Amino acid sequence: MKHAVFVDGQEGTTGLRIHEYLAKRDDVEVLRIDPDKRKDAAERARLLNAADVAFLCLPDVASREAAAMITNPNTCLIDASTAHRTVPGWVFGLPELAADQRAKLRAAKRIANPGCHASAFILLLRPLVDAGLVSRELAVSATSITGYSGGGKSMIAQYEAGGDARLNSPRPYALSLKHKHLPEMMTHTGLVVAPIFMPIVGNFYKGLSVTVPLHLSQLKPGVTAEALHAALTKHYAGEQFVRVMPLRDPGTLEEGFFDVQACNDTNRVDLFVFGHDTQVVLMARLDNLGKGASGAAVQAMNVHLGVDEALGL
Ligand SMILES: NC(=O)C1=CN([C@@H]2O[C@H](COP(=O)(O)OP(=O)(O)OC[C@H]3O[C@@H](n4cnc5c(N)ncnc54)[C@H](OP(=O)(O)O)[C@@H]3O)[C@@H](O)[C@H]2O)C=CC1
Ligand SMILES: CC(=O)N[C@@H](CCC(=O)OP(=O)(O)O)C(=O)O
Repeated sequence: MKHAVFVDGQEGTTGLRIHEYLAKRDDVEVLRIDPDKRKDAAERARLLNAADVAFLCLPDVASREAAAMITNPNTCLIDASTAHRTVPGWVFGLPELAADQRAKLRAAKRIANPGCHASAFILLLRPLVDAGLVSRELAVSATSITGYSGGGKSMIAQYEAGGDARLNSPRPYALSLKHKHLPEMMTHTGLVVAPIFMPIVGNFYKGLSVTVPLHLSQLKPGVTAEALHAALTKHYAGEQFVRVMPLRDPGTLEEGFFDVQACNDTNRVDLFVFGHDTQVVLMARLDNLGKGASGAAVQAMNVHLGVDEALGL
């Protein structure tokens, strides 16, 4: 029997991309809302409750409303928004997070998927915290470079309208140092000090990389770039969507520049450790619409349904 799947927010950036993934599959029946009724609460509630899996590709407020509409105990919600990522009762939609995460996702009816910056940050730091190489008390900093599709329809329209020369150059933002991903970055790495996090949006459609610089003197005595790299390699052994690149990746060093877009159109994350005997930078890159959003949501659905995790991806 086919799985009934509904995407609330089907006309948005994340929702459209999920539909592209679902279109490749014959094990799902996609429930579609009449375009005129996209924001009709009764019709959304009907379809949400008719679904085995419902993706929420909505602003936070609308995601919370959608979650409150569920009366069918069998409906599994997979929320792409920020609304539920640190809320008790919701399982974090990152299968690679820890050894028991897939079992939790299989059993869950409420799945909150990570933010795009947070995915990259957490995948870099969580194994290092779990291995005891990075202390939970460490005060870390991170920057992220992201394409403008991360800002959804309104930012895409702004960039694609043209005419504003300021958009030609990279734009740092979230300079209040209160980016909305900070709570999930802390909760799901175990870090107890809020990282200093500054993202930068650039004039390209998609692709994202997070950089975390570390002085080795801040880490436990004796921790080296080799040890950090080995811990990442060990944690992600066998993972099909996480690639730990060679230490001080020769390809990147030879090129001299880091390619932020090299995971575009994949559900992959590439992790890097650069540096020398006193300093390292950890880097993660992904497609913000792939593993950073829609690909990750479909992967979480696959894990939940117990089908091949790569189906449709
Ligand atoms: N873009 C990205 O890289 C990522 C996005 N996310 C998150 O996923 C969610 C969706 O983001 P994204 O697709 O980029 O956003 P978009 O702005 O592109 O799309 C959001 C969609 O939701 C619709 N919508 C708004 N309110 C309601 C409502 N009350 N009922 C039904 N539909 C509604 C909008 O309608 P209308 O078309 O009329 O505006 C729009 O189509 C957000 O929470 C975002 O933060 C998560 C990870 C990455
Ligand atoms: C370029 C841009 O604006 N990006 C968004 C993040 C996109 C994302 O991951 O969104 P959610 O956390 O809402 O799911 C931002 O930094 O707020």
